[in-house]
Amino acid sequence: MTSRGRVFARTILRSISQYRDHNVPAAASAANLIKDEVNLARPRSTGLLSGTSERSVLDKAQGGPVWFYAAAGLMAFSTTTVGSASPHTDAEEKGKDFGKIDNTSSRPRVVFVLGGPGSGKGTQCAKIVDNYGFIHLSAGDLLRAEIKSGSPNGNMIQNMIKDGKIVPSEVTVKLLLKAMNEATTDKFLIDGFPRNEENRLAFEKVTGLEPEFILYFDCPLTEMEKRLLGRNEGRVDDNIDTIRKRFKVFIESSLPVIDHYDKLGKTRKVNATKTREEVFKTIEPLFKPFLEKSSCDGLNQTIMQYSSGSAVRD
Ligand SMILES: Nc1ncnc2c1ncn2[C@@H]1O[C@H](COP(=O)(O)OP(=O)(O)O)[C@@H](O)[C@H]1O
Ligand SMILES: Nc1ccn([C@H]2C[C@H](O)[C@@H](COP(=O)(O)OP(=O)(O)O)O2)c(=O)n1
Repeated sequence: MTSRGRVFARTILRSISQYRDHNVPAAASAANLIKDEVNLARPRSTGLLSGTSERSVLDKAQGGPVWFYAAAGLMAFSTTTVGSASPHTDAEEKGKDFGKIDNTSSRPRVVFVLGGPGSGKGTQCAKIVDNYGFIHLSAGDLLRAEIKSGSPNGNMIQNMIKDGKIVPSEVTVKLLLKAMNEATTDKFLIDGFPRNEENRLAFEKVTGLEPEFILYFDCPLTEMEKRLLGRNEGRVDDNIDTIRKRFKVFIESSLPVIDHYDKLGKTRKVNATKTREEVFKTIEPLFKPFLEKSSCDGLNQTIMQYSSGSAVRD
């Protein structure tokens, strides 16, 4: 680690301890992760900042010293006060550039797929993958796989899912980064994430990546409830008690994220009550431009069409 790195790390730790004193749990766990990294200052086999797979997606996205960016990102989990230490332009500023997508770069391109539980996210993601060469990363699937793998976090994740709660970002972001680095394409559909502001900030700050757009499946609660009760995949959370809790969490924590991206002009809202085929036909034009590897024009034209409301019904 360079001396500039050490100085910055000390600043981070100081800031985080101040927040920890104010009892902010995310800052405390971020502090632990960063402390490990700074104290040991050598490669380790576990931890958010340590594996080579985590490093490579960060390197691609940022081209800079990984620990520096990642530490700045984790620090920003709970505060905007210390955010000024981050070398990144913030999301609001970057949002102004939306529409000038560089379709030729090897930088990972990300679409977030959001919507209430049972709105049809997974169903449509499978169709997009089949037709448009995206990799589908479902945050829920990754968490369920983590439980099955016998991970030490397994019990905590299982209990949170059963209770309809959102798992802490450091767990989910780490799983997403690992999956992104193992992928053979740079086009990612990230489904069910970010589910709250903490998820959003963690991903944004740790990867430096901004989504191309947000696909939002708009569906009434009654329809989602009916679909979840009929899903029949043996999930511990598809029972009426947990469903109601998930709806509450969706309204309180996920809708503000959708609203955030809406303000940046990035939310593409889709009427999810139609048939599976109709929904797919509606969203397809958003993905066709990704097939045109070197043409930004197609993508930008479609995005503008959606922004003006001519392609998606409100
Ligand atoms: N447009 C649709 N109309 C009716 N049922 C649907 C539709 N899309 C998905 N489903 C069904 O609803 C359930 C929930 O869909 P899923 O894709 O798993 O939702 P999510 O990933 O948003 O939780 C599944 O059983 C799926 O087959
Ligand atoms: N970003 C995420 C995504 C899912 N989870 C947890 C909490 C969610 O209720 C469950 C299930 O999520 P999943 O996206 O698979 O399913 P639904 O959209 O709720 O049908 O996983 C999480 O904690 N954080």
